Amino acid sequence: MEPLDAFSLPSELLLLWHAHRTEILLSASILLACIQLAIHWRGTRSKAVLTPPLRSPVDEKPSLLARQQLAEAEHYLSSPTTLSSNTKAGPKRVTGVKRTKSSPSDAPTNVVETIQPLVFYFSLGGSTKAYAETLQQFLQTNIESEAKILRPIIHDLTAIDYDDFFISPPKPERPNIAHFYILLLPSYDISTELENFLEHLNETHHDFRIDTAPLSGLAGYSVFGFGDGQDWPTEEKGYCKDAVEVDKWMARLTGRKRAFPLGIGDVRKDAGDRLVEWTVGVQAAMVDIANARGLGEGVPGSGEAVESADEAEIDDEEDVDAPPPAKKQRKPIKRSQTSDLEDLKAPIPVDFTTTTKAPKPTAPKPMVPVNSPTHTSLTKQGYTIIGSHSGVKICRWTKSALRGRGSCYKYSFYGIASHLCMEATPSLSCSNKCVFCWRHGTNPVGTTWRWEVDPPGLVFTGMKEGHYRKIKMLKGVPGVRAERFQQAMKIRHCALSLVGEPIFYPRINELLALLHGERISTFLVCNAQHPDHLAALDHVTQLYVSIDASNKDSLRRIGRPLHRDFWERFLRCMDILRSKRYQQRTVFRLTLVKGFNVEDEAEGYADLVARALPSFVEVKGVTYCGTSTSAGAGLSMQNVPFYEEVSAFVLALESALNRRGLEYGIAAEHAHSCCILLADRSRYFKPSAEHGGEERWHTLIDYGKFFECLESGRDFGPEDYVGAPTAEWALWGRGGFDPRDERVDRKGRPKVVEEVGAGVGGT
Ligand SMILES: Cc1cc2nc3c(=O)[nH]c(=O)nc-3n(C[C@H](O)[C@H](O)[C@H](O)COP(=O)(O)O)c2cc1C
Ligand code: SF4
Repeated sequence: MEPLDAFSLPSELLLLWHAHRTEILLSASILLACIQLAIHWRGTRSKAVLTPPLRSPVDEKPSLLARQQLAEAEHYLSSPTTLSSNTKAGPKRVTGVKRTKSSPSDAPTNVVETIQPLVFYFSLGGSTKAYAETLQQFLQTNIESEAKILRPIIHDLTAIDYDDFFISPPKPERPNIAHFYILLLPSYDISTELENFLEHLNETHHDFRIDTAPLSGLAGYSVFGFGDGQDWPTEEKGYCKDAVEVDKWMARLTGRKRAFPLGIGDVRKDAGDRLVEWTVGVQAAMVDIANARGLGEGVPGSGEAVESADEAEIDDEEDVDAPPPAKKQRKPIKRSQTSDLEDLKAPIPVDFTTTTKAPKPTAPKPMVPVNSPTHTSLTKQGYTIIGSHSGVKICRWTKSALRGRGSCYKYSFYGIASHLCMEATPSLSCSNKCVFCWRHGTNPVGTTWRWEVDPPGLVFTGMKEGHYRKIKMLKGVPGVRAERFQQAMKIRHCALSLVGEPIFYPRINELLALLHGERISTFLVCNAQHPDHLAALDHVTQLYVSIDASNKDSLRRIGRPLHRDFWERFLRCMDILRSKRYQQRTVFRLTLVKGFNVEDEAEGYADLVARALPSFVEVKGVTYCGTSTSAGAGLSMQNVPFYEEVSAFVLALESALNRRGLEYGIAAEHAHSCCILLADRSRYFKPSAEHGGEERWHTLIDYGKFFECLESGRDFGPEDYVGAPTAEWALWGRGGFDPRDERVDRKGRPKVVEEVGAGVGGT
């Protein structure tokens, strides 16, 4: 080829390109797309080779080994720490689940279809072995009809290898079988095999190779302890100590799967009865799990434990090794800058009664509509809202009593055991906006009832259901005793207080009749703003009137009443109380707020007592609830009086009353709640047969007699149901804490020093 020709070819090609470039480009893109498709298709085919086609023999007939693997996989699938295929060789690692406090509902929920109960016991003298065998028999006969619960298998702890049961749960024979551990243990203060068992649990928990909750695959567990209450009279002194310890370790190892509270029984007294009660509870818990009802609401793995602040305290005790929970940070409370309380300007009460235009009549609406912010806020605070205007909430003392840590002051004064008490209100609305109110400024206020009225039956049933539901939520809480838990399932008392104004409810008398019909005593607290309602009120076991101040100005400042004629209403209530003093057992409730209603007011209060002549005067230091509402009202910790200050006030009030010729005396105290009781000596200081005719305070109530009087239909008064003499430990100067209960601080540690200071509530 000549050089010209050589150069002329590109120019021809260029011409060709200009003439056909569209076709060339199109063909090139089609070719490229074909190549890519071919590559993709080859890739898909090579993957498909690895997956057996649908309905392959592998799918239809899994080998036994495969089924076991499936069972294991299902067992672990719900765990966030699944076994990885490329696990490096190394120390044995047992996987489990660590549940965080903040999200119990995130916990894995294995689909349990069948329960295999395993009964473990330890016995040196043979008695626990005998109990365990009886329990096994009992369960076997009672669960025959329960196809989902297998025959219980019994194990002597000295005859098993702990590694087989207490590092991870034993392998189930079939998928969807979960084991339930029942542990029966005596206690010994000498060296026994039990020590080794405890040591094993301890080591398992602390072994870095083992996850923190290796027994979380269990369906649940429960422990029963036998002890000798004569030689080891209290838990502090070692009563049933080993069972208490094992219960705590099991809670950690299972990720808090306590299905029923720890039961304890005294071998010298009641071990048999306690064991039977406990077994019935454990059996019910197993049936619940087998029927997919989980461990019960509030127990990890089954539901949400939405409760008040001290749930966190409860958790702290057990989860010592848990990572810090994602606790909600409390917003710092803006404290009042006012240094001199005298400078505090009283908030001007909003008086809805001064409106000039008559409001247009409208159809009544729900007081707390379901989707309203008030409903949401109250629910968040732990209230169960019933219907459209009532509420129920578990009081912290109820929880405390369930855990053997003491009841509220009403136990010391009147014999109300807090775990038998329901705190409720049929009206969340109130006509005051007291500065110390713990309702956080969230519930409705009003001077007249302008809402729908729910029938009393609905209110009563809702209260009970809400209360029992919350009690059940506590069954897995550390320290709750099986015996008290079972007792708590029958409400004996109702504190109609909580928030709001119970007598505001137009059908309050019908509700009282329902409560009394089930022999539930009633302690009703009203705020002395509804004289007509008060006058029309039927019998209650004890009728309280909150006396928030001794004079008009002070009441305006502290009670912030909505009624324009609040003082007149208040005084009318005093007169009604006086006229009812032989029908109702009446109580003045004074809440002392330093800087608001204490200083120089003893004389004024004495005048009010002289006017109403109540049976009792309860004086209580305010409990600071730390809300922005209270802070906004000028309340801070500085307004909480010390116990010495409350005592000094009570002494001053007693003298002021005596100077007026009124025979009131200081009867009892509950220092823990910063609460002191004055009583009418002429009616409640009487000879006592138990004390050889000596005169004693009689502040307790005979509840049985109250109901007898009520049911007899005849007229009766407070003297007809006065109970036994006040306990020695509750008398003035003795502190008022039942020595049979354990005193603990907020972290659950035993309290040694008698603390005297700010109170801790109680209605
Ligand atoms: C040497 C000895 C030490 C004991 N220590 C305690 C103890 O510290 N706390 C307790 O509550 N009971 C204690 N007990 C009581 C036993 O726990 C109780 O008798 C139990 O029923 C024994 O069970 P067993 O017969 O199955 O071994 C002790 C008994 C003995 C004989
Ligand atoms: S504080 Fe009130 S609600 Fe709580 S247990 Fe005592 S009486 Fe009942």
